[in-house]
Amino acid sequence: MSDERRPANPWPPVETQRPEIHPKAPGPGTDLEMHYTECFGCGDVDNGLHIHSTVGESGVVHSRFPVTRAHQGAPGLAHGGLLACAFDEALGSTVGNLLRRPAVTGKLETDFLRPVPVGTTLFIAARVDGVAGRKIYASADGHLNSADGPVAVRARGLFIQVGLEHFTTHGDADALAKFTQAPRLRHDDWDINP
Ligand SMILES: CCCCCCCCCCCCCCCC(=O)SCCNC(=O)CCNC(=O)[C@H](O)C(C)(C)COP(=O)(O)OP(=O)(O)OC[C@H]1O[C@@H](n2cnc3c(N)ncnc32)[C@H](O)[C@@H]1OP(=O)(O)O
Repeated sequence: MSDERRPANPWPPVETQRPEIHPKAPGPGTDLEMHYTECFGCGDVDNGLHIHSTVGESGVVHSRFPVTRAHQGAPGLAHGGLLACAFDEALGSTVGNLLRRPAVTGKLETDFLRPVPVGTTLFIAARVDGVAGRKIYASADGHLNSADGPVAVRARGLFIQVGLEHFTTHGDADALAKFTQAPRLRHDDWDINP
């Protein structure tokens, strides 16, 4: 079904405030480091997604997902679940880096508009659309092979701001240290008051 024929639900679904870019957010042109080396989305993981992201203008973060044979569902085509994963990463990175608030995905929805063949690169442009207390709404378009290529996948996500104890309580005991391996992710620069 073409994008135009899909029912459009209001987005964000609740009244929101405009997102405020954190004063210490990386500026336009900054290549974002992997937030965690073992992250399936951006980390140095065998057969991971190896997504690289760059901050763009006007609150947009550009991510690139090179689709390989390791990411197939149907022969020669990207697996939809891994495409959703790529958007989770791109949206989460946009929220985390621009707002510098620790947040986790509460809800993620995807529209698959065109097949994504192995060998293509998905160019994902993501932005934060609005904030309502701890709820952060973000969306993204994924273009085939170039930033202005045809849109193959669209996604919308609700991210919920959490305290840092979310990661230490539910994750690895050394979670915080692992998160902050990259100097740019010093946690004393985050907005950690949900
Ligand atoms: C930091 C700076 C670093 C800088 C740079 C870092 C870069 C960083 C890059 C990261 C890139 C990785 C990107 C991958 C990101 C994951 O993959 S995160 C992993 C997947 N997600 C999870 O594991 C989350 C699991 N769920 C939970 O832990 C809990 O359900 C949650 C989400 C924390 C919420 O629980 P809670 O804190 O008790 O909050 P709760 O009251 O239930 O909900 C809060 C509000 O959200 C609403 N809500 C919650 N869930 C939903 C839902 N599904 N639908 C609708 N509304 C919902 C509630 O209705 C409530 O609304 P209000 O009543 O306030 O109006």
